[in-house]
Amino acid sequence: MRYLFLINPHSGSGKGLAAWQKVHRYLAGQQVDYQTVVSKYPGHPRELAAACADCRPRGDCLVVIGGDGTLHEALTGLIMSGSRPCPIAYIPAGTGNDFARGYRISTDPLEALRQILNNRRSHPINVGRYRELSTGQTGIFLNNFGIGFDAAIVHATNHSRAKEWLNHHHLGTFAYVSKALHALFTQPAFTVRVADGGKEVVFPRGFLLIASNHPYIGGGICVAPDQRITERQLELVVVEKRGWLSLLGAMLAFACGRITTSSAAHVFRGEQLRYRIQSAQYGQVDGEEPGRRAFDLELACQEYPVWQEPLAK
Ligand SMILES: Nc1ncnc2c1ncn2[C@@H]1O[C@H](COP(=O)(O)OP(=O)(O)OP(=O)(O)O)[C@@H](O)[C@H]1O
Repeated sequence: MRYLFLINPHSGSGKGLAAWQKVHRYLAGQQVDYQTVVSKYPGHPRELAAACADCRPRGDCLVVIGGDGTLHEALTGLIMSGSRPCPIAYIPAGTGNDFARGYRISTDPLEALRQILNNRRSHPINVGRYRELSTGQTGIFLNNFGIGFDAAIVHATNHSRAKEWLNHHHLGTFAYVSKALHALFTQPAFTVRVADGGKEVVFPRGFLLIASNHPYIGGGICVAPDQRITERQLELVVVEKRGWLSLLGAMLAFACGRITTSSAAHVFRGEQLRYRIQSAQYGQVDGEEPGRRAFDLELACQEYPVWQEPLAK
């Protein structure tokens, strides 16, 4: 197997570079056939991965070093290129690292590397695919597609001038919690329409919508406890804002990883999901932002090969 390392040195406020330096030192003493490409600007991981998909010889594996956003972009490049699937592997170096939790990859770069080098077979995972029916735009998600409250937090955190500084001083959680409190009071309720069998279920006071491919969001919050990344299905949770007391209870349950037990939450599961929000809302796809707008979404599943042995449970 020949490995192509795709490195985002800026992910996790410099964790990407530190992880690569450790991996590079380790590889120097090993008989491993590898090459490297370095991401130089936002959007570059997608271009590099697409180029790799188009020209790779048989047996190559793309190893992404970065956060969930870098992995999302790289896999988008591989899948959207339409080439024969190139196995992917991952060394987590972001702040949230939710995919690593969902697939069970160590956050220690050398341990994650050993999970790759010791691997002997390809492991199929599920990838969420979305199609925006009003625009025809398509894309993928490995972790989740959120609309409303959580996407408003992602938006505020991504655009916070203090993000780099807080991450650097290990205060990223503080930034997240302060943005969450702000979004709790500013995010309005909105109408959500979910197709359920032959009928449409309407939630006039939707507040938070998360379609998940595995259990975790926001750096380890368990939002879909029954969801498995190896199973060909997705889970959608719709949380309503019925009143302040009910909402505070639901948000507390969300923070504790028990949102699916809240009476304000409604869960839909399936290989395909379809839902609409006609008013403009924030959205987030694996932490990346599609912009504030209305959504008319159709979600489906796709299998993709991972070249990395998951850690034992
Ligand atoms: N050289 C670069 N300089 C700045 N941004 C880059 C560079 N290369 C890639 N990016 C962009 O960085 C963005 C975020 O990366 P990523 O999500 O991996 O890290 P993070 O935001 O620090 O981690 P997390 O998502 O866990 O918070 C992606 O949109 C990616 O395109």
